Amino acid sequence: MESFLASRSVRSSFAAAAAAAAGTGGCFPRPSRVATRARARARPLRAGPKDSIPEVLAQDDMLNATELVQWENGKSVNDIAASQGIRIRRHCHPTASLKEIEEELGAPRNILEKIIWDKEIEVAEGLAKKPLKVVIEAAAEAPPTRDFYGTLEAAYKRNGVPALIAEVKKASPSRGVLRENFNPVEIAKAYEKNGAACLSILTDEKYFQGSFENLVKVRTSGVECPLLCKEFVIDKWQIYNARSKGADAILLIAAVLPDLDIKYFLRICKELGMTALIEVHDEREMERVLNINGVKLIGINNRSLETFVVDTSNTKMLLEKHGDSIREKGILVVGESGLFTPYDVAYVQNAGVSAVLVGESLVKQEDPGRAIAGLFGKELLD
Ligand SMILES: O=P(O)(O)OC[C@@H](O)[C@@H](O)c1c[nH]c2ccccc12
Repeated sequence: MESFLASRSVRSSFAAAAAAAAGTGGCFPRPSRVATRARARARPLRAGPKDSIPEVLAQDDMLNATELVQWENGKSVNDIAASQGIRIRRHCHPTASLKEIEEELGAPRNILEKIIWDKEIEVAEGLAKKPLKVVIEAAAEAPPTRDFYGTLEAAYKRNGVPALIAEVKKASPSRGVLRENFNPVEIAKAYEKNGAACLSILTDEKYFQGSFENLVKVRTSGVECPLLCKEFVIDKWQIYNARSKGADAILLIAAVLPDLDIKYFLRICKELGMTALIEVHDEREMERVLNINGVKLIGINNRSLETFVVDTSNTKMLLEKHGDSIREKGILVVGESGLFTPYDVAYVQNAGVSAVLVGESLVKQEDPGRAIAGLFGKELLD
């Protein structure tokens, strides 16, 4: 089989890169795009009304920032990621079968890597159906964003307990189906009525039984809370697509994305008026993210996406170490996953979080709206 993989040895010449790209459409940029990329760097990105769509973005349908660096310095995407401590590898070959991919890379090392390998194929299919230009136009035509970050900040100040991001979550790979009788709009309305500041809508279908249809349904149901699109983002196409469906915020996972992609995606979010929630799980990821300018919202996930182990003391440990620099930078922290009781909420609040992201413990209860008062030990509304 043609050796297409990102972990393969350095290709030093343009011709080699071009040959690789021609065969794969994958990790090495297509040569015709190179000149366009140079212009991309010289010009600021703008995503405004239709007629101001940057030419470069509209044409350039496969590249993210890290891929460009890969081309420029001959290092593969996976080399760049590994040098930052990222353990998740990309296969960079969306048209290959899983069998072919596994022949080259072996089986996925963990569930997160498996999800990302599937996501690479899914995004390529999405791009083929709806080119980047089309989603950029659709995003420009979407109703304005609601202020996700500002809403969290205001709710925290108002209530004195962490602001709630309540998650509309049907299932997860670690817990299976959480709620059989799942009506996303009913759940979203119950959350809003009982004091959730913002909502998180899972859109991954294969592993979480979520959908973009759910995101659109909630957005058009009269619910006013700002919405987080809970996705595994690996490509800018997904950000424009999420905005076009009404998302106000998007998750970026540091365990998956090299620094340069986080920076690039943050910039796209800013231009679209979206909030980026940057998720970290360990010391190294926290340090990387704190070195990136423009980060305003960090989520500390108590659950490892690689092993599923949940440990709320993770939030405490990371904030003991980095709390000062987080406060200095005015960053707001979200405590994510595994929160079930008022004790859990108080514990992460004492550790320094201003918001919590909660799915399972609400969605599993008969009445997910009423469950909010149970989680906080008090009603969130006056
Ligand atoms: O259901 P829980 O344990 O309350 O967790 C919610 C949320 O934190 C979790 O769904 C989550 C956090 N980060 C993620 C990234 C991808 C998918 C899911 C997640």
